Parts: sequence; C-alpha cells; structure tokens
Amino acid sequence: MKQHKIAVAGASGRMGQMLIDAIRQSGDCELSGALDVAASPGIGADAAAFSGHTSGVLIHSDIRQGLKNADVLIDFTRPEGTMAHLAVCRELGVKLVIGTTGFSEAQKAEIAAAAKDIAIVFAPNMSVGVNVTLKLLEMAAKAMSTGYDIEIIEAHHRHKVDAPSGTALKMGEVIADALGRDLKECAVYAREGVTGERDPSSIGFAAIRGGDIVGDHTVLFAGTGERIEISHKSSSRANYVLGSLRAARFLENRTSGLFDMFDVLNLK
Ligand SMILES: NC(=O)C1=CN([C@@H]2O[C@H](COP(=O)(O)OP(=O)(O)OC[C@H]3O[C@@H](n4cnc5c(N)ncnc54)[C@H](OP(=O)(O)O)[C@@H]3O)[C@@H](O)[C@H]2O)C=CC1
Ligand SMILES: O=C(O)C1=N[C@H](C(=O)O)C[C@H](O)C1
Repeated sequence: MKQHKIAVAGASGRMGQMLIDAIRQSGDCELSGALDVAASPGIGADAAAFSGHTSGVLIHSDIRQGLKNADVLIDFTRPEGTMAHLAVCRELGVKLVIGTTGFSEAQKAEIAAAAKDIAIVFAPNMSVGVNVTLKLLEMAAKAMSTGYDIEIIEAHHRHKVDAPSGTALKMGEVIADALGRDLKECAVYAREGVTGERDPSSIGFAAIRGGDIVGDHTVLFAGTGERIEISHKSSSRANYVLGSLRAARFLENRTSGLFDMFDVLNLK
C-alpha cells in the first residue's frame, strides 16, 4: 500500500531525478506530481523517463496541476521557485519538504509564517551524517570556546550557484550559538589583500567550486600546537534523497509547524 503521495519540484534537476527514482523504488511512496520551470526541456515528458522507466506522471510547470494529488511536495529548486511553490502549498494544504538553499532572511520568515498553516521540514542538508556532524560541532565548539580559531571550508560541484553552502552556514550558526556569538556579526566570508591579523572571535568561511564534487564540509579548530578537523563528505546524493523521504514520512501525522532534520532524526 503506497502511503505517501509525493510531488517533486525540480523534477529535471540533479536531486529531483534521484528522488523520483527513489520514490519508484520505495515500498511506501508514490509519485503524484512533478514540477519544473516552464523553460525546462523536461516539461511534458514522463517524470521517470530519464532513468528509462514510466511513472505515468508528466512534468508540469503549472503548480496547481502538479500538486493536485499530493500530500507533500519535496522541493529542490531555487529560492524563487520554492517561494512560488510555498504559496500554492499553503493555499491547497499540501505539506512541504524544502531542501533548496540560498534563501534571504525575508524568504525564511515567509516560510516560517506559512508553517502556521501547513507542516514544513526545512533543512539545508537532509543527510543523517551531516546532522550528526552538526551535533558533534556543537559539542566541539563548547569544549574549544577559547584558544581555537574556527574556519569552515566547503567544496561543491561546478554547477552550484550559492555560496557558502546552506550546510556551511548552518554549521556556522550552530557553532556561533554554542559560543554565544551572533553569526551575522562574526562571520568572515572573504579575505584578500592586507586583511590584518585574524579576529579570534571570527568564524571564517571558504568555498571551493569544481568538477563533480557532491558536497564536502570541514570545520577546522586551529589551536596552539594542534588542530582538529571535523569533516563530512558526500560520495553520492543518495544520502540527501533518503533523508528527504524520511522527512516526507515524518510529516504524515503533522498538520502544521516548522521542523528541521533534528526533529526528523530525533536529535534535539
Ligand atoms: N538540503 C539538501 O540536503 C540538499 C540541498 N540541495 C539544494 O537543492 C537545490 C537544487 O539542487 P540541484 O538539484 O543540484 O540543482 P539543479 O539545478 O540540478 O536542479 C534544480 C531544478 O529546479 C529547477 N528550477 C530552477 N529554477 C526554478 C524556479 N525558479 N522554479 C522552479 N524550478 C526551478 C531547475 O530547472 P532547469 O534545470 O530547467 O533550470 C531544475 O530542475 C539547491 O539549492 C541545492 O543547494 C542540493 C542537494 C542536497
Ligand atoms: O548544491 C548542492 O549540491 C548541495 N547543497 C546543499 C548546501 O548548500 O548545503 C547541501 C549539499 O551540500 C549539496
């Protein structure tokens, strides 16, 4: 019995395609709709065609059409796409798993407001490993609150459009919170020229883009006579896909509220 009727936004994208295949292979999920932007070459094609299968679901650009049979929408698109999907989900009472990154503060506030009416899981990284790493970072930051310089280094494929990654920013937030700092005040996103000595209260970020790197994150705690590196490396997007389906299942009995992967994985 297929319990979860899932629509996928960004159906022709890297995450969308893998998700559609994972839904096909799951025992309990059914693809109920597929969305993409009007200009996408995938519009009108069967959503599973890329993997040589037939789902019977065509990729639409009409959001209402794509959502008409869905319990939950999983969105891996761009912030402007997510915001358009969010408005229609709210209107139709469709739950939402948001994996997209790169939102402004105003857009995040709109997502939080919509969660008063519909249940939403919103997380910059759906992988179990990354979320466990976030917990490790919380502990490490508390234990190394003085005498250690903190730098966050991330590497992603050449197609990624936002930097630093949503995950790197989340790592920065978790560490800043653990240290009683405000990331907005202590983050350093770029260094060039005569920068002066490092401010010990700063949290630095470095973003590397190249090739087909799926997603690597390292947090460096550099002290005196030692340094500690806490790393997570993705070898495929399967971890994000499996986490997204867990998030969709988690929403089954929830009608409203804003959740993250700590809620889904019981890490709070
Ligand atoms: N939370 C997590 O665990 C993860 C998050 N991500 C995030 O998910 C997002 C997508 O990543 P990825 O799949 O690699 O990206 P892709 O570019 O491969 O896919 C994005 C998809 O969204 C579509 N799209 C683009 N703009 C819009 C829009 N305005 N409205 C609706 N659809 C749109 C694209 O269509 P077209 O190709 O025609 O432009 C494409 O189908 C990124 O923000 C990324 O950072 C990625 C992996 C894991
Ligand atoms: O764009 C990607 O690929 C990824 N984006 C997410 C992010 O910005 O953190 C998650 C993962 O790192 C892959």
